Amino acid sequence: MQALKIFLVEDDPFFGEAIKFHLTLNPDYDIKLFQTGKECLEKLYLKPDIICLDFGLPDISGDMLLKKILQVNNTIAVIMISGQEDIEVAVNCLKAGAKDYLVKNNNTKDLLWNSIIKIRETLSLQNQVEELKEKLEQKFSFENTIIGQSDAIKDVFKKIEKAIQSNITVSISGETGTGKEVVAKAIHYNSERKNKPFVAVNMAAIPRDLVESEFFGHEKGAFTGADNRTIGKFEQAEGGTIFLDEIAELDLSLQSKLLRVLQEREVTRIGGTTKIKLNVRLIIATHKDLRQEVLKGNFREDLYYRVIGLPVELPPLRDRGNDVLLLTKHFIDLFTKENKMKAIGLTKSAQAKLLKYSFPGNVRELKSVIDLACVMCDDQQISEENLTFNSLKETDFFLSESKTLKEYTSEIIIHFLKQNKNDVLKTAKQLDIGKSTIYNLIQSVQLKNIP
Ligand SMILES: Nc1ncnc2c1ncn2[C@@H]1O[C@H](COP(=O)(O)OP(=O)(O)OP(=O)(O)O)[C@@H](O)[C@H]1O
Repeated sequence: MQALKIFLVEDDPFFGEAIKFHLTLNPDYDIKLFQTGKECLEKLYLKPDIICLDFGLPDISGDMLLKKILQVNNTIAVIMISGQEDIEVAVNCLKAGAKDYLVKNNNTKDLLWNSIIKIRETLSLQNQVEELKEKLEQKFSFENTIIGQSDAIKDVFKKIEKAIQSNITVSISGETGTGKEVVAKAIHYNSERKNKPFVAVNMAAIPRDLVESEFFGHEKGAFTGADNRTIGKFEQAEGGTIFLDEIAELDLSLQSKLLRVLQEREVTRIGGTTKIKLNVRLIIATHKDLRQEVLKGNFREDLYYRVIGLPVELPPLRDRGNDVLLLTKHFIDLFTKENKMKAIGLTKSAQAKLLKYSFPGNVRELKSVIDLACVMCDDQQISEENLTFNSLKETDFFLSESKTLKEYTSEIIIHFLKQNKNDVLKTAKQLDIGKSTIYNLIQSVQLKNIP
């Protein structure tokens, strides 16, 4: 941990030395003592974290020095120490930006000790928040999130670039697991709103009766069980972005309420009367074709035009060609880094297997396949055998290989033959084929295998 830089500005040498001696008991404090305001101002380039300032200095008044310090650097925490017990002076100093106001007496050194500890905790929390914000921005920077070079994904990049430059509503469509939420976050964290909240609401995950209150909040007593006032997601997202995922799942009565909020840009909490102005960017997502939903009468046409904004269609992974391998490398790097493992490679046959598979669960499925492969592989190499596809649509994978119908038929027969421990009669009955078909197949396979 870096030493905390503290300036003590105190014209009474005896009092100044006593305080300095007391604070030096903490070896983490780097303390400099000055007797005038001028010396303190001249040394501000040393960037102190905290300045403990005597109010009654000979060359400049405490409140003026406080003002000058904060003009130079308003992140410095200033603690005023004064002989005056005048409340008005104290209040004015705190209003002007001092972090604390202590009266000089026998307890001053202990009060100062505690005040510095509190300020240090706050500074450390502020640093952590800044670091986390930076990490979040890096996490959702383009290079780190939307990985790919295929034409299909390049088109998405172009649209995201446009979305970032304005506040336009964005509607993201794509199959499950294609990264709709990842794209929504990338837009938010690269836009001017990045320091404000990103609030995601998944329509499919909220019970129908609760959606309205989730969206708009409620006042205490608005309905049975509303024991406290609750702020809705729209208010939570003030200044930032609200991401409405699976918007097609919203029922028609709520669609009209949502439309009103979007048109008027204000919400009223359930049970309340005050209209609350909103400054929130809207991003929506759906895996359904919203136009079709309008035609079927499941989605209001007027809401459709309100939310469609800039449409971004995310391609399924199977249409992204070699992006599968780029994403694989990215997920391997991520997994090995997170688990402090050595670098892991990918054999040629494993690459071929990945390129052949259709990934019905898209990027989400690829990530889970690769995470497992990183755990299962030997000798820092992921081989074909380490790639397990657990997709519910296994036929997709089976059919993605280019084989003749005869070859597919043979594979199916051999599969069931093995399952039935080579019992030809049982297999013939199960597949509803003649036993001679199976014998012919066995013979041809045996002939093929004779060198
Ligand atoms: N471009 C990407 N880079 C890294 N990870 C990604 C990317 N796209 C998707 N993922 C991974 O896939 C998972 C699913 O992504 P996301 O939740 O954004 O998909 P979705 O399209 O919103 O899915 P659903 O429709 O099921 O909500 C994420 O948790 C993330 O691990």
